Amino acid sequence: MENIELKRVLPQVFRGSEKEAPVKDSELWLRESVVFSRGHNYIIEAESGTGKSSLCAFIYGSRRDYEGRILFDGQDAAALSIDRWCELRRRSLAYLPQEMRLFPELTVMENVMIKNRLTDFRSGDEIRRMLSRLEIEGKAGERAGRLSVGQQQRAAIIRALCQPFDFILIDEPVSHLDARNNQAVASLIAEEAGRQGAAVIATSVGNKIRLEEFELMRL
Ligand SMILES: Nc1ncnc2c1ncn2[C@@H]1O[C@H](COP(=O)(O)OP(=O)(O)OP(=O)(O)O)[C@@H](O)[C@H]1O
Repeated sequence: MENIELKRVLPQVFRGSEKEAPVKDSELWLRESVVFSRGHNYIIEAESGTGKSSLCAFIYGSRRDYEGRILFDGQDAAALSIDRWCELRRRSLAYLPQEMRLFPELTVMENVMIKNRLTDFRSGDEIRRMLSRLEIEGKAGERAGRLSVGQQQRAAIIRALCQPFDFILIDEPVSHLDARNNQAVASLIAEEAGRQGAAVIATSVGNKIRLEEFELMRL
């Protein structure tokens, strides 16, 4: 997939408040055309409650409560078959939801391997190297529910990277990370996206992922 276009998209919850914040000043909501293209990085910055997680869920297809249209290479996402959605999520769209959705009773490695067994995308060595780069290799055998939130974010990022993608949606990926870990996460994601010629779409409520080059958009 080369591009994702939003055409006059608005969460239904904001219907009727088009002339008020956050819709009035938004660079995304209700805009005629907003295009995200492969090979570029985007950071979508906004205050809490303005719809960052909703936007990610709309693009990922896990929520449909929006008006307007989302187009994948010109095709309306709302009209895609289940098979096409499965294919897109397997090969084109990676997603790190804000709440991470790790299985708390499973270890970090089990959480990562559940995904990787489905995609068969990473070798054991690659996974160990990613754990080590994000400094959680010592937590591989620990239950995810017993990790700090920042450690869980790093585990969930590694899991999200266990698939090929054209676009990776990462919803507030570094909200609990210090500057050094933010840098480590940013360079890992940028490297993987660069290798695949993919796009990064990251949201931020303040603590931005430290990508070197990005387009900043105000939601
Ligand atoms: N599953 C849902 N269905 C319908 N409305 C929702 C849903 N989740 C959130 N909303 C509403 O959408 C609006 C935006 O919420 P959202 O979680 O997208 O904001 P956010 O910018 O990600 O906030 P935060 O930075 O606090 O995580 C809120 O008014 C919220 O009540």
